[in-house]
Amino acid sequence: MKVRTRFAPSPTGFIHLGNIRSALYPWAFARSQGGTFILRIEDTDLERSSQAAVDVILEGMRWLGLDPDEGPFFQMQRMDRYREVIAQMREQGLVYPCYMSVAELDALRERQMAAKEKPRYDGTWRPEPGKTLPVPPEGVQPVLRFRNPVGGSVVWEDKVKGRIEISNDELDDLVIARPDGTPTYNFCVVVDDIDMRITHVIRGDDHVNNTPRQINIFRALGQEPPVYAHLPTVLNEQGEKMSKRNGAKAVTQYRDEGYLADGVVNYLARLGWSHGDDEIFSREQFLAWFDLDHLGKSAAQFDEAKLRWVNAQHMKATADDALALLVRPLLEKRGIAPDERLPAICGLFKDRCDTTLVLADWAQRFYVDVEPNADEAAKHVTDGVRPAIGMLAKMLEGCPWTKEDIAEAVKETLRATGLKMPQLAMPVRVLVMGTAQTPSLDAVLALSLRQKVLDRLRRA
Ligand SMILES: Nc1ncnc2c1ncn2[C@@H]1O[C@H](COP(=O)(O)OP(=O)(O)OP(=O)(O)O)[C@@H](O)[C@H]1O
Repeated sequence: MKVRTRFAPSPTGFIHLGNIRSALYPWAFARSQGGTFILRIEDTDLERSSQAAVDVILEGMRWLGLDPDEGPFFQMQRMDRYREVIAQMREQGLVYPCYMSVAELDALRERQMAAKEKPRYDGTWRPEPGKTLPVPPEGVQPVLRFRNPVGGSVVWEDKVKGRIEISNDELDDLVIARPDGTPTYNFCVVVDDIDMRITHVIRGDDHVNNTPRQINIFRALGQEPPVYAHLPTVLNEQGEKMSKRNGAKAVTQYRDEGYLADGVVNYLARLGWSHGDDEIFSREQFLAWFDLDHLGKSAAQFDEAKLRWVNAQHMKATADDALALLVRPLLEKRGIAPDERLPAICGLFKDRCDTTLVLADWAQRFYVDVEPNADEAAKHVTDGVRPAIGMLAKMLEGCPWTKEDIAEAVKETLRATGLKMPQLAMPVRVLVMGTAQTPSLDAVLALSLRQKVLDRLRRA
């Protein structure tokens, strides 16, 4: 059986890391099994859904490289299909019209609560052999209810939560179509999962309560339900469920803050799944290792500091050219036109940067005149070292502009003045780069323009 998975977001705003992790796992499972990953937009909540929100979902998924093989399919475009299945279920007696008004339902609920019973529909309009139904009221459009099985229970082997058993007595006869004929959520999901031949439903555990209802509809339609994996909630840093409603950031904001797609994928992969003690892995390794047997069982808390650390490891592992491609537009946005030095600059500084924004800050120092940090200048650029700085400037005037030749000129200056390396290297870094906290002097100077270096040294 070929694996088919889906991500089924509702386009009601942006998507956050909790949502996108529910896309990452079905995507990874499909990829790792040579299967198919499907995107389905659940846009039946017309008041809250928007095209802008669909675009944001697509943009976030594209950035992280979670491309669907099929879709996006839109539920609003499948209404005819849902109506067709409803008609078929009516014919087969799997659903029945219910004329109970909202006021009657409310009164029923109050009576049940007063009697300390669990509020549920009482089956007034459910046809049974030998039962006389009430007379339908004039001019009232009924809802359609699903004939939930009576007695017994629904059982499934959840890939995360293990065996779950829910008694049918706990389940109401679910409304599957409203008075105007529009289908309801759980019903549409089942029709979609059947039509899209979904084999594994991997989604957040906020859906666990829907699952027994959906399984009963599957069976009524003569289909075996898929395998379910209900992922534990992603909590925010305050320990609440991450949600649009409590300040979660949009996925694309992490891109704008300089995170790498591979870093975010790695971080999210580990937030709810493990492969031994491996913390840092590539996308290829993740896909080779991913399975549903090592999903975490408890809620995972988002930790931005950890995300930064994971991202830093990916910065180190990313090729200089690839980093330069990401840093270039950041510099251009700041009015800087980077040249062919940029990949080497990225290579020299990537070890000390956890985001591309931080890397761009370093690269910027090679393209604009930076003021030396006042404290560092006062500490390192002393009268005692000025003659040596002058001598180095003189030597650098005619020296070939390579790291080796520059290193030789620095050594020569140290020999002639009797200074130690840091005594000369620190002030020169402060003067040229604005700070002493840089990689080795010869490497930094070789990537700086000679004229800029000479100007800065002479100014001292
Ligand atoms: N905090 C979370 N942790 C894990 N999964 C989540 C979280 N929030 C949403 N999901 C999952 O994201 C997927 C898409 O859901 P959907 O688009 O309906 O988002 P949502 O639940 O409306 O999000 P929000 O609560 O922020 O509005 C579903 O599989 C859902 O279970």
